[in-house]
Amino acid sequence: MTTALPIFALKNAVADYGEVRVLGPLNLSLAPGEHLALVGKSGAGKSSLLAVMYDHWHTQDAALMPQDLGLVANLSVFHNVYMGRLDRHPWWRNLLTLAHPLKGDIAEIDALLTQLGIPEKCWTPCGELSGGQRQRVAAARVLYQQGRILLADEPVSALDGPQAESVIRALLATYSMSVLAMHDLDLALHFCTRVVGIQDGVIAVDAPSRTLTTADLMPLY
Ligand SMILES: Nc1ncnc2c1ncn2[C@@H]1O[C@H](COP(=O)(O)OP(=O)(O)OP(=O)(O)O)[C@@H](O)[C@H]1O
Repeated sequence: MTTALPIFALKNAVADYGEVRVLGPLNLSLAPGEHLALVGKSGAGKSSLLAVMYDHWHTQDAALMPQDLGLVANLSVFHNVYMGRLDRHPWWRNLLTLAHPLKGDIAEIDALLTQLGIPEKCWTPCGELSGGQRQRVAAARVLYQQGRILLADEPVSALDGPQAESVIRALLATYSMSVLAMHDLDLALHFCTRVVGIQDGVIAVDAPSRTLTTADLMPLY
């Protein structure tokens, strides 16, 4: 009898920039309900791994919150969040929304912005927001998107402690599976079910969070 591979699995995955290999080959799979923290020092390969995951899984409804956030500076917060569902609507509805947003969409997006503490910014162009506000807009966009798995690169790096916790809580309440690249080890251990430590492009640690302490992860840095 053969066992089917999990849907969200990488086998012998690599990332190369030109002739230089920065990641892998590595194998990794996620079980339903898993929230995986990717940790490791700057340059270890976390973003490269998330890019490989998105490359493999975007057709399976993976939602990406990239490190550079990918917001359009001269569009409003509303329209940036709306982009989370652009591909679910016909072109004419998206065009209409650019000039005349629909009441139902406004209500739904307003509720998300309220949850994230920036409801008053709904019609502000993203280029006029602070770094932490922009990060919350990118979080609102993936919350609105409601994909099957969340891939997020440093999703709370610009937020203070309580804000960071509330954004992570919102993300994990919406997504039943996630991979979050994180610099804050306490947050990673507290909120994620599993920690994968990347060192020089390969997996150096892979264990349930409840079995680890921050001291166990220090050798990665
Ligand atoms: N566009 C690129 N061209 C060439 N090399 C790159 C490129 N992007 C990343 N790299 C290299 O790939 C390696 C892994 O980078 P990556 O961004 O995946 O690390 P990271 O763990 O996400 O770092 P950070 O925590 O600083 O975001 C690094 O050595 C980096 O210099």
